[in-house]
Amino acid sequence: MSVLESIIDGVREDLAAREARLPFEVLKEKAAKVAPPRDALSALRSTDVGVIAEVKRRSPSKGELADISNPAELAKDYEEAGARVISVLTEQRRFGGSLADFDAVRAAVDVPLLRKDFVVSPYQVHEARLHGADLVLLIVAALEQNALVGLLDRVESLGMTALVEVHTAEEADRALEAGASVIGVNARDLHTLEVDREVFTRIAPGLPFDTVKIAESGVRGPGDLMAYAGAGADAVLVGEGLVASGDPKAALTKLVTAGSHPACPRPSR
Ligand SMILES: O=C(O)c1ccccc1NCC(=O)[C@H](O)[C@H](O)COP(=O)(O)O
Repeated sequence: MSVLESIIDGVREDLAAREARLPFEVLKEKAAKVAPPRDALSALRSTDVGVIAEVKRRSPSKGELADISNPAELAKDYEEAGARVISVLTEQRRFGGSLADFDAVRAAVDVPLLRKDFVVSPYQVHEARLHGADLVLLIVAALEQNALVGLLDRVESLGMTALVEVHTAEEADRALEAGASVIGVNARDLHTLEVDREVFTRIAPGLPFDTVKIAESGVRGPGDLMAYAGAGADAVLVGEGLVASGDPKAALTKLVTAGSHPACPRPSR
């Protein structure tokens, strides 16, 4: 069983427990009363190369990354440093995240928030909305095509933006067929956990010019952001490089400064 498959097994078990506590129909009614989502697409489509800053406590590949005692404070630092979007991992077993982390961050900042989880069910989409998410991650490798199409439609029907994650050219084709307008190319292979930043360089040129292209994983400093920008990234998604830096605000400031520097290649559209 691959790492991704074992993560999803755990996600399904935890999901069943939440569904037993709060039935889907009740959840949907509650979520419908939440203030509408922010315009994440506009936030990501900018002349500068933006940064999606992640609240990430630990990971299957690296174990414990940072002791984040106050996710709201971290998120405020991210917002002040110029994060375009903040990503909050809500998967508990392998990443130490939670919806409580998401709620704390939502209460603290006004930038669009991405629910970063392993979404396999419509329940999780409405749940994301209930907690104030503006974007939801959909991982192509985790979903059959019918499920991908259904979840993407559902995310958009609730006014949110789907960040559709791919790692291969075939997955990129599936994302486009499903109607994705924001595609994240993850340098990390979720089956082997190997990180190869060249994956973005190979896949991004094949994406339509008006697709918002996000380079995910493996950004450790401004040099990596510039390299991804040169390969066509509109934004980069960064977790470890911020939370494990010792000074996430300063590390993010350096990335944001690089993304708006005149020498930084700009998204072409
Ligand atoms: O980070 C992992 O080890 C991981 C393992 C299995 C599935 C997903 C995983 N990470 C999720 C992500 O995609 C990253 O959190 C995100 O792209 C940021 O990556 P990084 O900047 O390298 O922390």
